[in-house]
Amino acid sequence: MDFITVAQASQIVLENTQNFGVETIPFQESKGRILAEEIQADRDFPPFDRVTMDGIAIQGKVYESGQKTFAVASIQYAGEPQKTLDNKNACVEIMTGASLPKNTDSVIRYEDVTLKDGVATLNNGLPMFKNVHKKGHDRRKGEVLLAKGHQLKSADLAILATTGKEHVKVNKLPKIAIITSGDELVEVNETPESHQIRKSNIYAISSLMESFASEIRQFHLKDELQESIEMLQNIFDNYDAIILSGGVSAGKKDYLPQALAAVGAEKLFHKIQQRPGKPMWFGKKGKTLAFALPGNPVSSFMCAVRYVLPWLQKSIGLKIENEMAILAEEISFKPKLGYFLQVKLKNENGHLKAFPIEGGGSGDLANLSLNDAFLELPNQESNCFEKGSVYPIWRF
Ligand SMILES: Nc1nc2c(c(=O)[nH]1)N[C@H]1C(S)=C(S)[C@@H](COP(=O)(O)OP(=O)(O)OC[C@H]3O[C@@H](n4cnc5c(N)ncnc54)[C@H](O)[C@@H]3O)O[C@H]1N2
Ligand code: MOO
Ligand SMILES: [Mg+2]
Repeated sequence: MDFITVAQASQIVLENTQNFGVETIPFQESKGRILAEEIQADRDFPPFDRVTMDGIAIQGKVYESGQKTFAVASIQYAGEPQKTLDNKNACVEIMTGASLPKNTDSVIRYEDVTLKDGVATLNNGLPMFKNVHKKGHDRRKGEVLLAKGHQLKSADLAILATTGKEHVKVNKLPKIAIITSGDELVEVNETPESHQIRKSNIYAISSLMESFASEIRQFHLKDELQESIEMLQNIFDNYDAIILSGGVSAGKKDYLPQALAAVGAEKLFHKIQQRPGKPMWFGKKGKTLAFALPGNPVSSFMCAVRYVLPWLQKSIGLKIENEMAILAEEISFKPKLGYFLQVKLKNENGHLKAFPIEGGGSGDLANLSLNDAFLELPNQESNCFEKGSVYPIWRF
């Protein structure tokens, strides 16, 4: 067989990752993005001795020396500048979130105190709790809170907010063109004739990519060579990546490899030892990568999951996690090809098990909804894959 393996195809794709540069965006829009700068603590965390209970603030050693009653000298609310306790035998009424008053070090909860006529009496047998979150306890000013290259999660937006990072530098996302091809295709809002079908591939593929792209624009090519060449020329000049679906196999109107060559795109591979998705074509023109995926809906989707998505994730600075699962039933597969087996995943007592639901092949797009990943079975001598063996999975 003269074409390459899944591992070789994947390697070639990942050797061609791009860097799309850096941009500054409002922090509220940064969830999921990759930080292109380090975020440091702009002050100590917490920035002052922060009271953690509502109650009274006293000098602990006065209580330890046996004093039980404390006259209330003042009240310190959150948001007020720090007050001072001038008489060490008195106390300050204090609220959670307030700055601990000068000359005090301990807070006794209201629940542990009886307050009457401006005097607080501590209940009997109280252990000494401080109830203070000390200045700089968590992080010191200048410490790195979020590293460059970190993918921002929901909780990180609080860190950006509290450090005053109204705008944040992140890796830029690419502009992607996604192109359908085929004279049998009609739009979603049209009623197909008996020999026609509605375009469906690009919607599934676009939604896989949408959080990793700045823009995804859809185009359609008729099964016409000259027209395809003209449109592709223009699209290559304006996008970072192009994803095509259909027109890459052996049909008389499968013009895409020819059209791609005509616009000067360099072929990096055409055809992979795999099912589904064997006829995939991959190449580039300048800095723009082109993934020409086979038209069958399951093939295009799986190639997008296995090749385009990791390329995109790595290009924007995301780490690609390799996950494995346990094959829950024996499977045999005759052709001398790698096999992407559709599976339903179930976690059984901490073991991730993959239950195959194979469906009707690469045209059976309805079967994808019964599954949530595919298992990557290698092209091996024996065509039997045993129950209990472990293989990489690709979730979708
Ligand atoms: N003689 C051979 N014929 C075929 C081979 C082969 O090796 N030798 N490979 C088969 C395999 S495997 C696949 S997969 C397909 C790939 O075909 P193309 O990439 O050329 O795609 P088309 O012919 O344009 O379409 C195939 C199929 O997919 C449907 N399609 C296309 N685009 C969409 C879309 N946007 N939404 C929904 N469905 C789409 C199209 O109507 C066809 O039914 O070739 C085999 N043939
Ligand atoms: O990609 Mo084709 O699906 O192998 O039928
Ligand atoms: Mg074809």
